[in-house]
Amino acid sequence: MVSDGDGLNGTVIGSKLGASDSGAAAAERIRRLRGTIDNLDAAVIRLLAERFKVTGQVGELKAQAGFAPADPAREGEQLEELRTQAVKAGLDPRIAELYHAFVAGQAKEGHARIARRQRAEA
Ligand SMILES: C=C(O[C@@H]1C=C(C(=O)O)C=C[C@H]1O)C(=O)O
Repeated sequence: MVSDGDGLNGTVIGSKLGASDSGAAAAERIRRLRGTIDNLDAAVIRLLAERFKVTGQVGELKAQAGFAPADPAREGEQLEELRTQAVKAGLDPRIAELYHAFVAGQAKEGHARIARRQRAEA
């Protein structure tokens, strides 16, 4: 049996515990895999923070120079490269497309905010 403090009670997995040895073994493997998922998510968040710091620097420079936030040619090149990388890594390229749409979209919103701030401070 699993104690109240294991975080699994009340979950689909928790409801299976004690039903059989194989259920308990599966629950333990899932608990470990979830630890790995949490570590990977933490790494992704740290990488995203780094990426948005760099795109913020690009945004400052674009605003100072009067360049538009969006660069569709660059985005096209990135998308092609990310799709290729995804396929090589065994990832559905649609995930790469969704990822790019999210990060580039957020970066461009950030650029527009930076440009407004720079104009207001001028
Ligand atoms: C960061 C830039 O600005 C925008 C955001 C991009 C991104 O998040 O990678 C790519 C192209 C631009 O539309 C850039 O031009 O490099």
